[in-house]
Amino acid sequence: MSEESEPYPLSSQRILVCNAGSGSLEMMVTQNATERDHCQFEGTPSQVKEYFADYILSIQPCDAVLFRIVHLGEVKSHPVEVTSDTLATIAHWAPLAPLHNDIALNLINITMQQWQHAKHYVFGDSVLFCELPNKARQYFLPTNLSPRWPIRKYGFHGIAHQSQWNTLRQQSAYSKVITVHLGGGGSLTAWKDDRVIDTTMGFTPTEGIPMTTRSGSLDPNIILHLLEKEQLPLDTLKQLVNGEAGLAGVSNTSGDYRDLKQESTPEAKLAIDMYTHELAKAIGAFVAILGGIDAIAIGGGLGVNQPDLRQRALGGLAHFGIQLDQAKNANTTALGAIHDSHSPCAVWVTPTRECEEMLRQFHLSEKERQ
Ligand SMILES: Nc1ncnc2c1ncn2[C@@H]1O[C@H](COP(=O)(O)OP(=O)(O)O)[C@@H](O)[C@H]1O
Ligand SMILES: CC(=O)OP(=O)(O)O
Ligand SMILES: [Mg+2]
Repeated sequence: MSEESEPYPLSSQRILVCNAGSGSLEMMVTQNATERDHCQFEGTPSQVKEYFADYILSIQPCDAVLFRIVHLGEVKSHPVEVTSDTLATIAHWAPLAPLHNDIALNLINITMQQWQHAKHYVFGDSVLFCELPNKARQYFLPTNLSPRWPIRKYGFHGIAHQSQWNTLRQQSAYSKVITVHLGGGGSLTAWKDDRVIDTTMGFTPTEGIPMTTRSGSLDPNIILHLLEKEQLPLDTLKQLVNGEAGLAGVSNTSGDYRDLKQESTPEAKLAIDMYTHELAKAIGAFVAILGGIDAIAIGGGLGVNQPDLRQRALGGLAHFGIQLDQAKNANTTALGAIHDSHSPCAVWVTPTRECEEMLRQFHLSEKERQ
């Protein structure tokens, strides 16, 4: 390939791409437009840190490191080169992404110390949503309540939703689309053509549908009540809504769908019932604002690997023109269409590729800079 036609001008750089999610750590190493390694690890924050530190000692040093950061506040474009200001921004927003920002900061510090020559860049999970229409991004609250952390819907999982949308778009040019990302965190995004018009996560990644350990949307007075009448301390409440609620809170055992399916307790069954109920409700709400639906793209560790969850959530939505093919759905755990051939709405499983999406955007930005 000649230099002019080379799509990734700096592809001779060795690049580490890193996505620290709440349930898993994903890493990819590339060089010369070739993937050299790709791995995923599930564990507690301290296990993740240890795994990461060992991992970077086990590979050749990289020239550039790309990190996904869940809360970067109002940052409107990426990649952002890491400077002391960038590190301060990540720390500033950390209280609003308690399962993410601090872990990412720890990992960045490790590579900055280990590979002092490497350039570091971050990608914001909210950048995709920075142009949400005002009617979707404001809360019904007076403005200016918290000037240093403006209260509005930031939206998260932007890199994941973009990657699923890109994959879907390679299949066909659908106009009214919902991307559904279900992993440790979960969210839905409504798209009209290539523009996002709403998303379920909000000021923090705890709003929206319930998740493995996050509550999703709650009546705000529940928290005030627990503070006032039950005198629960602030830290307990933070841990409750982020780490002990969702599937874990209802089942009383585990937030992991794989475990819940093995359990026969009424609580585990109820947790699954409630989860799929909320998922169906969120899809219905987005069909309403889109004025119909052409395609749904489902991704994330849970969305891709659990046909049974997809059947439960989408199986009752035929009146919206969403008709699954039960056999196709049951046999799909990779990219593939799972709708019935007569279904007005297409349904695709679109595995999320956050590392590839960051790399794609990084190369595009490098090309633009040249
Ligand atoms: N086979 C599976 N069945 C159900 N849930 C799964 C499966 N594989 C992964 N998950 C869920 O998805 C998470 C990992 O998926 P991912 O999309 O990488 O999520 P995250 O980035 O939120 O950690 C796991 O922590 C687990 O909660
Ligand atoms: C934003 C968010 O919840 O991310 P993850 O699902 O990777 O934890
Ligand atoms: Mg993730």
